[in-house]
Amino acid sequence: MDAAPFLPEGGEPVLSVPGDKSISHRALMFLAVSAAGGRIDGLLESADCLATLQALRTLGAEIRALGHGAYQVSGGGLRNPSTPLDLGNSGTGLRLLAGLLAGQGIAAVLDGDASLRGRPMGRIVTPLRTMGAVIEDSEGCPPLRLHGGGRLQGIDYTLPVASAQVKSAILLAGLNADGDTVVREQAPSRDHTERMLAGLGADIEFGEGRVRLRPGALRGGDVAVPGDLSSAAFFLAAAAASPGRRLCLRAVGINPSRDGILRLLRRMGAAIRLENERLAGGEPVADIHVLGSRLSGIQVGAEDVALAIDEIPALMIAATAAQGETVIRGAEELRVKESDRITALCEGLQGLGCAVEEWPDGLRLSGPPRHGARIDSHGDHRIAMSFALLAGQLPDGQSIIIEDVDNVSTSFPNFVEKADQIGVRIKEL
Ligand SMILES: O=C(O)C1=C[C@@H](OP(=O)(O)O)[C@@H](O)[C@H](O)C1
Ligand SMILES: C=C(OP(=O)(O)O)C(=O)O
Repeated sequence: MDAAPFLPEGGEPVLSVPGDKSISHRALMFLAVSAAGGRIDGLLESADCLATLQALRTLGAEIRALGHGAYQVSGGGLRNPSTPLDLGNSGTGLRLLAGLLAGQGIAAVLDGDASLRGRPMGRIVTPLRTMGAVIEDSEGCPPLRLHGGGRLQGIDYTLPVASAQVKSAILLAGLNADGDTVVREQAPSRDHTERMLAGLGADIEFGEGRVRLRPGALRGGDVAVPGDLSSAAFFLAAAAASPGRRLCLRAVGINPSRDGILRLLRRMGAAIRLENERLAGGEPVADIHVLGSRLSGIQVGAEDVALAIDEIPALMIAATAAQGETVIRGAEELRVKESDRITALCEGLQGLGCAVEEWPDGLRLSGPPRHGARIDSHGDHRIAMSFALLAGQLPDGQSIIIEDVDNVSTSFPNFVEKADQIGVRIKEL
């Protein structure tokens, strides 16, 4: 991928981004175990979500493609699969499905690619075992073998890390348990699971760091998936960092439990305006208008990171254009994503001639990229897309070559085409 982008001056280009990845995974899984199932519109047809869809079909779910991101999920429950389930690159797919299947008493092996096999699973295995699930792991990582069988017990659990995946795995296991399940959070994480479970008929209360779920069947219903703020973030950051340039991202999810990127860009001085705010399927959605301006570096702490956990790479697009330094702390969770994102960012930024210092829990960055470079994305979609748009700040005639970009398709299959729509030229080599 060779990226030499610019954002056109004048006018206001309008861009739509594909459906939200977190909500797409959840819609497929929750409808598959509901009584009546339902229709999904705007499903993200990326490798991660299609791996979840395929895993559910292997588990006996009937999921019919209706065209253009529309699917009918039949509901009615799951059965033991005859082959291992391959969740590809997706932590969300594997962790949520493990909780759901443990609660349904399903025996299954959950596995994934080399990156997923390196990601920590103790965080879900420990509480699921406390609920009574019998699970084998591979030194704390996938593959996970669920033995199935017995009914689980509800649990009252305080999350040791801010993680919507862990919270969701426990709640999904609790759907079919004996007794209530309570999950307490010390820092907020995205609440898509709570909102969707409520919308599909679960007996659930949530807010102020605590979720209580009473076991019971999900009724089912239809789900409209909003645009993914995590995908919009690359374009938002690039536009915010280009003084005088305008951009509108249409119909994007702005759930306050994960809108940290908007808050951080505003804190840097970005002019961001929300229009047409509405609720769609229980999720807040808006058109996001950005006007590029001169930005300033900021201090980002653990409480900010939790609300922008996937957007720190995209934030670097704005941070390299800003006056002064940007400091990220409390971001150690970034080391256990698809790659070690702190190291991947620091290596890439250093390669471009930026001043960078790496710490165990974050980094310090100042200065624009001084020259082009060859960047290793470490097979991580968000690293690849961030450096693609960071190329907009290179001196004239320079470009960035990004290696190992296949994983862009895990979350944003038409990224290159969408970038092209707003004048950002990315060549596939
Ligand atoms: O629940 C979800 O859909 C997600 C939660 C986050 O992970 P953690 O729960 O590990 O923080 C995030 O990084 C991931 O992309 C999606
Ligand atoms: C961390 C991510 O996803 P997952 O955990 O589902 O692999 C991501 O999309 O940035």
